[in-house]
Amino acid sequence: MTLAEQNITQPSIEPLDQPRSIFARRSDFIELAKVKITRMVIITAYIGYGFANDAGISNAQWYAKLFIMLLGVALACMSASVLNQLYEIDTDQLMDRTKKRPLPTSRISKTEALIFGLALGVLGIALLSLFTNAAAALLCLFTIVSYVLIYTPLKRISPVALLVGAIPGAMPPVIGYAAGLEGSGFTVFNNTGWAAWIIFGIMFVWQVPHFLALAWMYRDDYAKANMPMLPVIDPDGSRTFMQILIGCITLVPLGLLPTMIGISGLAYFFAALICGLIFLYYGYKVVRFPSRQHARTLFLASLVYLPVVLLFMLIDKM
Ligand code: HEM
Ligand SMILES: CC(C)=CCC/C(C)=C/CC/C(C)=C/COP(=O)(O)OP(=O)(O)O
Repeated sequence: MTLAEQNITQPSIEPLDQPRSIFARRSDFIELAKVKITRMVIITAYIGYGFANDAGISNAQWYAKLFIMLLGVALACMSASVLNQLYEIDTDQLMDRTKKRPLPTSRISKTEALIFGLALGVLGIALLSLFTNAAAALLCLFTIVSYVLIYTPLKRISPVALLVGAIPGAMPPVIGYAAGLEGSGFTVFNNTGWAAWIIFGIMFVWQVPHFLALAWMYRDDYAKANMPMLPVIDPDGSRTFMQILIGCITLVPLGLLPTMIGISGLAYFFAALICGLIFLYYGYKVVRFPSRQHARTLFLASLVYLPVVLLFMLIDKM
Protein backbone atom coordinates (compact mmCIF):
# COMPACT_ATOMS: atom_id res chain seq x y z
CA MET A 1 0.00 0.00 0.00
CA THR A 2 1.36 3.41 -0.96
CA LEU A 3 1.57 6.24 1.50
CA ALA A 4 -1.25 8.03 -0.28
CA GLU A 5 -3.54 4.95 -0.03
CA GLN A 6 -2.71 4.60 3.67
CA ASN A 7 -3.84 8.17 4.28
CA ILE A 8 -7.18 7.42 2.64
CA THR A 9 -7.90 4.06 4.34
CA GLN A 10 -6.53 4.90 7.81
CA PRO A 11 -7.77 8.29 8.97
CA SER A 12 -5.37 9.83 11.47
CA ILE A 13 -8.11 11.16 13.75
CA GLU A 14 -10.84 9.09 15.46
CA PRO A 15 -14.44 9.74 14.42
CA LEU A 16 -16.23 12.11 16.82
CA ASP A 17 -18.90 9.58 17.86
CA GLN A 18 -16.27 7.07 19.10
CA PRO A 19 -17.29 5.94 22.64
CA ARG A 20 -15.03 7.55 25.25
CA SER A 21 -12.79 5.16 27.14
CA ILE A 22 -13.50 4.24 30.75
CA PHE A 23 -10.35 6.12 31.74
CA ALA A 24 -11.57 9.28 30.02
CA ARG A 25 -14.85 8.95 31.92
CA ARG A 26 -13.29 8.33 35.35
CA SER A 27 -14.92 11.46 36.81
CA ASP A 28 -18.33 10.09 35.75
CA PHE A 29 -17.63 6.83 37.60
CA ILE A 30 -16.53 8.82 40.65
CA GLU A 31 -19.75 10.85 40.51
CA LEU A 32 -21.78 7.63 40.18
CA ALA A 33 -20.08 6.20 43.27
CA LYS A 34 -21.13 9.22 45.45
CA VAL A 35 -17.77 9.72 47.13
CA LYS A 36 -18.89 12.48 49.51
CA ILE A 37 -21.55 10.26 51.07
CA THR A 38 -19.04 7.40 51.14
CA ARG A 39 -16.59 9.63 53.03
CA MET A 40 -19.19 10.32 55.72
CA VAL A 41 -20.13 6.64 55.87
CA ILE A 42 -16.53 5.60 56.53
CA ILE A 43 -16.21 8.18 59.33
CA THR A 44 -19.20 6.56 61.05
CA ALA A 45 -17.84 3.03 60.49
CA TYR A 46 -14.52 4.16 61.98
CA ILE A 47 -16.27 5.39 65.15
CA GLY A 48 -18.02 2.03 65.55
CA TYR A 49 -14.71 0.20 65.12
CA GLY A 50 -13.08 2.45 67.72
CA PHE A 51 -15.61 1.33 70.33
CA ALA A 52 -15.11 -2.40 69.78
CA ASN A 53 -12.57 -4.33 71.74
CA ASP A 54 -10.52 -7.11 70.20
CA ALA A 55 -8.04 -7.74 72.99
CA GLY A 56 -6.26 -10.51 71.10
CA ILE A 57 -4.52 -8.41 68.42
CA SER A 58 -1.47 -6.16 68.30
CA ASN A 59 -1.52 -2.45 67.51
CA ALA A 60 -0.32 -3.05 63.95
CA GLN A 61 -3.00 -5.71 63.37
CA TRP A 62 -5.63 -3.31 64.76
CA TYR A 63 -4.67 -0.63 62.22
CA ALA A 64 -4.42 -3.13 59.36
CA LYS A 65 -7.91 -4.45 60.15
CA LEU A 66 -9.21 -0.87 60.43
CA PHE A 67 -7.82 -0.04 56.98
CA ILE A 68 -9.35 -3.13 55.34
CA MET A 69 -12.66 -2.58 57.11
CA LEU A 70 -12.86 1.04 55.89
CA LEU A 71 -11.96 -0.03 52.36
CA GLY A 72 -14.59 -2.79 52.43
CA VAL A 73 -17.30 -0.46 53.76
CA ALA A 74 -16.36 2.26 51.25
CA LEU A 75 -16.59 -0.18 48.32
CA ALA A 76 -19.92 -1.52 49.63
CA CYS A 77 -21.33 1.99 50.04
CA MET A 78 -20.27 2.93 46.51
CA SER A 79 -21.82 -0.30 45.24
CA ALA A 80 -25.13 0.54 46.96
CA SER A 81 -25.07 4.05 45.47
CA VAL A 82 -24.38 2.81 41.93
CA LEU A 83 -27.09 0.14 42.07
CA ASN A 84 -29.57 2.64 43.55
CA GLN A 85 -28.96 5.02 40.63
CA LEU A 86 -29.27 2.19 38.13
CA TYR A 87 -32.77 1.53 39.49
CA GLU A 88 -33.69 5.22 39.36
CA ILE A 89 -32.68 6.29 35.83
CA ASP A 90 -36.28 7.06 34.84
CA THR A 91 -37.09 9.18 37.91
CA ASP A 92 -33.64 10.82 37.99
CA GLN A 93 -34.28 11.92 34.37
CA LEU A 94 -37.35 13.85 35.53
CA MET A 95 -35.75 15.78 38.40
CA ASP A 96 -33.56 18.89 37.93
CA ARG A 97 -31.35 17.85 40.88
CA THR A 98 -30.51 14.47 39.34
CA LYS A 99 -31.05 14.71 35.57
CA LYS A 100 -27.40 15.50 34.84
CA ARG A 101 -26.12 12.37 36.60
CA PRO A 102 -24.01 9.93 34.56
CA LEU A 103 -26.79 7.37 33.97
CA PRO A 104 -29.69 9.66 32.94
CA THR A 105 -27.33 11.43 30.51
CA SER A 106 -25.99 8.07 29.21
CA ARG A 107 -22.40 9.04 29.99
CA ILE A 108 -22.26 5.61 31.59
CA SER A 109 -24.28 2.73 30.15
CA LYS A 110 -26.60 0.52 32.21
CA THR A 111 -24.36 -2.50 31.61
CA GLU A 112 -21.27 -0.61 32.76
CA ALA A 113 -23.09 0.57 35.88
CA LEU A 114 -24.32 -2.94 36.64
CA ILE A 115 -20.84 -4.43 36.30
CA PHE A 116 -19.26 -1.55 38.25
CA GLY A 117 -21.88 -1.72 41.06
CA LEU A 118 -21.74 -5.51 41.42
CA ALA A 119 -17.92 -5.59 41.27
CA LEU A 120 -17.64 -2.95 44.01
CA GLY A 121 -20.11 -4.87 46.17
CA VAL A 122 -18.47 -8.27 45.71
CA LEU A 123 -15.03 -6.81 46.42
CA GLY A 124 -16.23 -4.94 49.51
CA ILE A 125 -18.01 -7.95 51.02
CA ALA A 126 -15.08 -10.26 50.12
CA LEU A 127 -12.61 -7.95 51.91
CA LEU A 128 -14.81 -7.84 55.01
CA SER A 129 -15.36 -11.59 55.12
CA LEU A 130 -11.72 -12.51 54.42
CA PHE A 131 -10.00 -9.97 56.67
CA THR A 132 -12.53 -8.96 59.37
CA ASN A 133 -15.31 -11.34 60.33
CA ALA A 134 -18.61 -12.98 59.33
CA ALA A 135 -20.82 -10.53 61.25
CA ALA A 136 -19.29 -7.48 59.55
CA ALA A 137 -19.60 -9.06 56.09
CA LEU A 138 -23.20 -10.20 56.63
CA LEU A 139 -24.32 -6.89 58.16
CA CYS A 140 -22.78 -5.08 55.21
CA LEU A 141 -24.51 -7.38 52.74
CA PHE A 142 -27.79 -6.74 54.58
CA THR A 143 -27.12 -2.99 54.30
CA ILE A 144 -26.60 -3.07 50.52
CA VAL A 145 -29.57 -5.37 49.91
CA SER A 146 -32.01 -3.46 52.13
CA TYR A 147 -30.96 -0.12 50.63
CA VAL A 148 -31.12 -1.22 46.99
CA LEU A 149 -33.98 -3.74 47.06
CA ILE A 150 -36.25 -2.40 49.81
CA TYR A 151 -35.66 1.35 50.30
CA THR A 152 -35.15 2.22 46.63
CA PRO A 153 -38.38 0.63 45.27
CA LEU A 154 -40.32 1.86 48.33
CA LYS A 155 -39.42 5.49 47.53
CA ARG A 156 -41.95 5.34 44.67
CA ILE A 157 -44.73 4.04 46.91
CA SER A 158 -44.66 5.65 50.34
CA PRO A 159 -42.99 8.35 52.44
CA VAL A 160 -42.33 5.58 54.99
CA ALA A 161 -39.34 4.82 52.72
CA LEU A 162 -37.38 7.42 54.71
CA LEU A 163 -37.63 5.39 57.93
CA VAL A 164 -36.87 2.17 56.05
CA GLY A 165 -33.83 3.74 54.34
CA ALA A 166 -32.65 5.09 57.68
CA ILE A 167 -32.00 1.47 58.80
CA PRO A 168 -29.25 0.75 56.22
CA GLY A 169 -28.20 4.37 56.57
CA ALA A 170 -27.45 3.83 60.27
CA MET A 171 -25.72 0.45 59.82
CA PRO A 172 -22.10 1.56 59.06
CA PRO A 173 -21.10 2.11 62.75
CA VAL A 174 -22.59 -1.30 63.59
CA ILE A 175 -20.58 -2.89 60.77
CA GLY A 176 -17.44 -1.15 62.02
CA TYR A 177 -18.10 -2.26 65.59
CA ALA A 178 -18.69 -5.89 64.54
CA ALA A 179 -15.47 -5.86 62.50
CA GLY A 180 -13.55 -4.70 65.57
CA LEU A 181 -14.72 -7.62 67.70
CA GLU A 182 -12.98 -10.93 68.28
CA GLY A 183 -14.11 -14.10 66.51
CA SER A 184 -17.18 -14.02 64.29
CA GLY A 185 -18.25 -10.60 65.66
CA PHE A 186 -21.83 -11.64 66.43
CA THR A 187 -21.42 -10.46 70.03
CA VAL A 188 -22.42 -7.08 68.58
CA PHE A 189 -25.94 -8.41 69.23
CA ASN A 190 -25.18 -9.13 72.93
CA ASN A 191 -25.69 -6.67 75.73
CA THR A 192 -21.99 -5.73 75.38
CA GLY A 193 -22.75 -4.17 71.97
CA TRP A 194 -24.60 -1.16 73.42
CA ALA A 195 -22.21 1.42 72.01
CA ALA A 196 -22.86 0.24 68.44
CA TRP A 197 -26.63 0.42 68.81
CA ILE A 198 -26.58 3.84 70.46
CA ILE A 199 -24.58 5.25 67.55
CA PHE A 200 -27.06 3.46 65.25
CA GLY A 201 -29.90 5.25 67.09
CA ILE A 202 -28.24 8.66 66.80
CA MET A 203 -27.66 8.15 63.08
CA PHE A 204 -31.15 6.81 62.53
CA VAL A 205 -32.80 9.89 64.04
CA TRP A 206 -30.27 12.28 62.43
CA GLN A 207 -31.41 11.14 58.97
CA VAL A 208 -34.95 12.50 59.51
CA PRO A 209 -34.04 16.24 59.56
CA HIS A 210 -31.10 15.54 57.20
CA PHE A 211 -33.41 14.26 54.50
CA LEU A 212 -36.64 16.16 55.17
CA ALA A 213 -34.85 19.52 54.94
CA LEU A 214 -33.58 18.51 51.50
CA ALA A 215 -36.84 16.87 50.42
CA TRP A 216 -38.74 20.06 51.33
CA MET A 217 -36.33 22.14 49.21
CA TYR A 218 -36.75 19.76 46.28
CA ARG A 219 -40.48 18.99 46.78
CA ASP A 220 -41.40 20.23 43.27
CA ASP A 221 -38.70 18.03 41.80
CA TYR A 222 -39.95 14.97 43.69
CA ALA A 223 -43.51 15.76 42.61
CA LYS A 224 -42.39 15.92 38.95
CA ALA A 225 -40.94 12.42 39.31
CA ASN A 226 -44.08 11.17 41.09
CA MET A 227 -42.14 10.36 44.25
CA PRO A 228 -44.48 10.55 47.26
CA MET A 229 -41.96 12.02 49.67
CA LEU A 230 -43.55 13.59 52.76
CA PRO A 231 -43.21 17.22 51.54
CA VAL A 232 -45.00 16.21 48.30
CA ILE A 233 -48.06 14.69 49.96
CA ASP A 234 -48.09 17.34 52.71
CA PRO A 235 -48.47 20.58 50.69
CA ASP A 236 -48.66 22.97 53.66
CA GLY A 237 -45.53 21.37 55.15
CA SER A 238 -47.06 20.96 58.62
CA ARG A 239 -46.24 17.23 58.95
CA THR A 240 -42.80 17.70 57.41
CA PHE A 241 -41.92 20.49 59.84
CA MET A 242 -43.35 18.56 62.78
CA GLN A 243 -41.15 15.56 61.93
CA ILE A 244 -38.09 17.78 61.46
CA LEU A 245 -38.71 19.28 64.89
CA ILE A 246 -39.34 15.89 66.53
CA GLY A 247 -36.10 14.58 64.97
CA CYS A 248 -34.03 17.57 66.16
CA ILE A 249 -35.57 17.50 69.66
CA THR A 250 -35.05 13.72 70.04
CA LEU A 251 -31.44 14.07 68.97
CA VAL A 252 -30.58 16.26 71.98
CA PRO A 253 -31.20 13.67 74.77
CA LEU A 254 -30.23 10.77 72.49
CA GLY A 255 -26.89 12.43 71.87
CA LEU A 256 -26.30 12.63 75.63
CA LEU A 257 -27.00 8.92 76.18
CA PRO A 258 -23.38 7.76 75.61
CA THR A 259 -22.27 9.77 78.68
CA MET A 260 -25.33 8.66 80.68
CA ILE A 261 -24.52 5.00 80.21
CA GLY A 262 -20.81 5.52 80.79
CA ILE A 263 -19.25 4.92 77.35
CA SER A 264 -18.33 8.61 76.85
CA GLY A 265 -17.11 11.36 79.16
CA LEU A 266 -18.02 14.95 79.96
CA ALA A 267 -16.20 16.56 77.03
CA TYR A 268 -18.38 14.50 74.71
CA PHE A 269 -21.45 15.38 76.78
CA PHE A 270 -20.95 19.12 76.32
CA ALA A 271 -20.00 18.78 72.64
CA ALA A 272 -23.14 16.71 71.97
CA LEU A 273 -25.28 19.14 73.97
CA ILE A 274 -23.96 22.22 72.13
CA CYS A 275 -24.16 20.58 68.69
CA GLY A 276 -27.62 19.20 69.49
CA LEU A 277 -28.91 22.61 70.56
CA ILE A 278 -27.41 24.36 67.52
CA PHE A 279 -28.95 21.72 65.25
CA LEU A 280 -32.28 22.15 67.05
CA TYR A 281 -32.01 25.93 66.58
CA TYR A 282 -31.66 25.50 62.81
CA GLY A 283 -34.53 22.98 62.86
CA TYR A 284 -36.67 25.49 64.76
CA LYS A 285 -35.78 28.26 62.29
CA VAL A 286 -36.94 26.31 59.25
CA VAL A 287 -40.11 25.25 61.04
CA ARG A 288 -40.90 28.78 62.26
CA PHE A 289 -39.79 30.64 59.10
CA PRO A 290 -39.96 28.13 56.22
CA SER A 291 -37.66 29.12 53.37
CA ARG A 292 -35.28 27.43 50.98
CA GLN A 293 -32.37 29.18 52.67
CA HIS A 294 -33.32 27.92 56.14
CA ALA A 295 -33.87 24.39 54.84
CA ARG A 296 -30.46 24.45 53.15
CA THR A 297 -28.82 25.69 56.35
CA LEU A 298 -30.44 22.83 58.31
CA PHE A 299 -29.21 20.31 55.71
CA LEU A 300 -25.68 21.76 55.88
CA ALA A 301 -25.84 21.74 59.69
CA SER A 302 -26.68 18.02 59.51
CA LEU A 303 -23.47 17.45 57.53
CA VAL A 304 -21.48 19.17 60.31
CA TYR A 305 -23.39 17.74 63.31
CA LEU A 306 -22.75 14.06 62.61
CA PRO A 307 -18.96 13.96 62.13
CA VAL A 308 -18.33 16.48 64.93
CA VAL A 309 -20.46 14.63 67.51
CA LEU A 310 -19.11 11.22 66.52
CA LEU A 311 -15.48 12.36 66.53
CA PHE A 312 -15.97 13.80 70.04
CA MET A 313 -17.43 10.45 71.04
CA LEU A 314 -14.28 8.70 69.89
CA ILE A 315 -11.91 11.25 71.45
CA ASP A 316 -13.74 11.07 74.80
CA LYS A 317 -14.22 7.30 74.89
CA MET A 318 -14.34 5.95 78.46
C1 HEM B 1 -32.73 7.54 54.46
C2 HEM B 1 -31.52 7.98 54.50
C3 HEM B 1 -30.98 9.12 53.69
C4 HEM B 1 -31.57 9.83 52.72
C5 HEM B 1 -32.97 9.64 52.15
C6 HEM B 1 -30.60 10.80 52.23
C7 HEM B 1 -30.81 11.66 51.19
C8 HEM B 1 -29.86 12.49 50.68
C9 HEM B 1 -30.02 13.23 49.47
C10 HEM B 1 -31.24 13.18 48.56
C11 HEM B 1 -28.89 13.96 49.28
C12 HEM B 1 -28.57 14.90 48.12
C13 HEM B 1 -27.68 14.11 47.22
C14 HEM B 1 -27.38 14.76 45.92
O1 HEM B 1 -27.90 15.82 45.60
O2 HEM B 1 -26.61 14.12 45.20
C15 HEM B 1 -28.01 13.68 50.38
C16 HEM B 1 -26.78 14.23 50.55
C17 HEM B 1 -25.87 13.79 51.47
N1 HEM B 1 -26.05 12.78 52.36
FE1 HEM B 1 -27.78 11.84 52.76
N2 HEM B 1 -29.45 10.66 52.93
C18 HEM B 1 -29.63 9.65 53.81
C19 HEM B 1 -28.69 9.15 54.66
C20 HEM B 1 -27.39 9.56 54.70
C21 HEM B 1 -26.36 8.90 55.44
C22 HEM B 1 -26.55 7.65 56.28
C23 HEM B 1 -25.21 9.59 55.22
C24 HEM B 1 -23.83 9.34 55.74
C25 HEM B 1 -23.54 8.86 56.89
C26 HEM B 1 -25.52 10.68 54.35
C27 HEM B 1 -24.62 11.62 53.95
C28 HEM B 1 -24.87 12.58 53.03
C29 HEM B 1 -23.88 13.54 52.56
C30 HEM B 1 -22.44 13.67 53.03
C31 HEM B 1 -24.51 14.30 51.59
C32 HEM B 1 -23.92 15.47 50.79
C33 HEM B 1 -23.41 14.94 49.49
C34 HEM B 1 -22.87 16.02 48.58
O3 HEM B 1 -22.63 17.14 49.02
O4 HEM B 1 -22.70 15.70 47.40
N3 HEM B 1 -26.85 10.62 54.05
N4 HEM B 1 -28.63 12.79 51.22
C1 LIG C 1 -21.85 0.13 53.94
C2 LIG C 1 -22.97 0.57 53.13
C3 LIG C 1 -23.51 -0.33 52.12
C4 LIG C 1 -23.44 1.81 53.38
C5 LIG C 1 -24.60 2.37 52.72
C6 LIG C 1 -25.14 3.46 53.60
C7 LIG C 1 -26.32 4.05 52.95
C8 LIG C 1 -27.49 3.17 52.72
C9 LIG C 1 -26.31 5.32 52.63
C10 LIG C 1 -27.45 5.90 51.94
C11 LIG C 1 -27.37 7.34 51.95
C12 LIG C 1 -28.16 7.98 50.83
C13 LIG C 1 -27.46 8.72 49.79
C14 LIG C 1 -29.42 7.90 50.73
C15 LIG C 1 -30.17 8.65 49.69
O1 LIG C 1 -30.53 7.88 48.66
P1 LIG C 1 -31.57 8.46 47.65
O2 LIG C 1 -31.83 7.43 46.60
O3 LIG C 1 -32.76 8.95 48.37
O4 LIG C 1 -30.79 9.71 47.07
P2 LIG C 1 -30.88 10.35 45.61
O5 LIG C 1 -32.28 10.79 45.40
O6 LIG C 1 -29.91 11.50 45.65
O7 LIG C 1 -30.46 9.27 44.64
